[in-house]
Parts: sequence; structure tokens; C-alpha cells
Amino acid sequence: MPAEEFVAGWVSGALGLVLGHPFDTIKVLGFFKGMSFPIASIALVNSVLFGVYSNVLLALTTTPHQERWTHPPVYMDVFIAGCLGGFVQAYCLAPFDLIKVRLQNQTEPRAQLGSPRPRYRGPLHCMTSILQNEGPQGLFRGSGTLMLRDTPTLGIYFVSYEWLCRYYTPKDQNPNSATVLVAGGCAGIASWVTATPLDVIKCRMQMDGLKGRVYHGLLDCMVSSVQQEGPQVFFRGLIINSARAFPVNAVTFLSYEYLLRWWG
Ligand SMILES: C[N+](C)(C)CCCC[C@H](N)C(=O)O
Repeated sequence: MPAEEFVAGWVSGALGLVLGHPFDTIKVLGFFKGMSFPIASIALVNSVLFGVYSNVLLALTTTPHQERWTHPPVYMDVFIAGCLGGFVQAYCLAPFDLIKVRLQNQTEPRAQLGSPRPRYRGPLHCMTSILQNEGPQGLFRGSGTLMLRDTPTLGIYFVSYEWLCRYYTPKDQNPNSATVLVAGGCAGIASWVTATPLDVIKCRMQMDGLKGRVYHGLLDCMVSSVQQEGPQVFFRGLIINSARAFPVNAVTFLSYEYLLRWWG
């Protein structure tokens, strides 16, 4: 099984993430709050995504990575490989994403005299508190919604990337850097636009119980969110997600493609 894709996914995920983190935290201020934790975790998750995607595509088409642009796979195979990659990465991402969401929603000012101490002191403390108070399954709270969010939308991600690269590249050539950057950025936006409705619900499920409200599953969370805030609730964060998605995924795809070309 080719391992380069996993390593390239790892490095490119980390590079993309550094660029995207300020956008990710802008909602709660403190630009680089919690930076060290996602850098390690998302790099791992990205390597699973790109590793599973490339290897499934290889199994479906038997075209090695080096010949990908001269013998392009059909879009259906790209979509299936993307969905499978998204499915597997969702479960690797789940505990890390939960910790990130819990920490980013913790907006109390740090250690002011007389103010209550924040619930979590950092990622490790957040993880051990969840384990103690909610059990090991607590770390996977919201993982079903995360899987529903990521399976189809990562299929869309890879199909958009492939389609844009092919559209702007003459036949039998490798796409150039500008094409990879634009196609990667747009693929990120396409994926985030379609993922945003379930992203809103996923965050609420992950915060469930901590701030009072208790939902009876995904459907209940959707229905009561719409009842209380109207259908526009599903578009919360759409602009910021898209603004973040472009640079993050442009850099992710560029470094991924170049690392693989470099390794030959
Ligand atoms: C499927 N969903 C839209 C959620 C993510 C797709 C892009 C993945 C990338 N690591 C990023 O963070 O932008």
C-alpha cells in the first residue's frame, strides 16, 4: 500500500492548518489560542483522509499516482474514494474536534481575580475531564453527525478539485501551481458550503448538556434549532467557513501535489 500519500497528507494538512487557524478562532477571539493541539491532530486526520482516498482510488482504477493526470479516473470513482476517505477520517477526527469545540466555546476570561475558573485548563485536561464525567463514549459525542457531515462533502471536495484541475489544464499535462491553488481553494469552499448546515448541528451536539439544553438526537437538535432561530440557523458561519476554506485547502493541495511529485 503506497504510504507516500499518508505522509504527504500529514504535512500538507499541517501547513494548511497553520494558515486557517486564525479564521477558525476569530469567532471567539484570541487568534492563536489552542494552536499546538490542532496542529498535531489535524495533520494526523489529514493523512488518514488523503491516504485512504488515494489508496481506494488506486484500488478502484489501478492507475498509480504518477499517471493520474494522463489516465484520469472517472468522477464516480473519485467521489466514492472521497466519501470513503471522509467516512474514515470522521471517526479519527471526532475526539480531537470535540476537544477543539469545547475549548473554543470556553470564552470566560482567563484567571481574573474573583472570576470562576474556566472548566477546562487545556486540551489534555479537557480530555481527562470528558473521560471522567462522560466516559470514553463521551469523547465521541457528535461523531455520527460528524460522519454525516464529512462523508458526502469530502466526495464533493475531491470531485471539485479534479474537475477544476482538468478544466484548466491542457490534456496529458500536470496542473500548474496556480491551477492547483485555485482548484484546491474552490474545492475547500464547495465542501464547506455543503457541510455548513450539519456543521452547525454537530457543534450543538458536541456542546450538549454543558450549557443546559439537552437534545434527543440529531433530528431533535435540527428541529428545535429551526423552531427557535429559523431556517437561517443552517447558514451560521458560512462566510467565515468559506473565507477560511480557500487558503487552507489551496495550501493543502499544493503541498500535497508537490510532495508527491518530489517523491516521484
Ligand atoms: C468536509 N469539511 C468541509 C468539513 C472539511 C473539508 C476540508 C478539509 C480541510 N482539512 C479543512 O479543514 O478545510
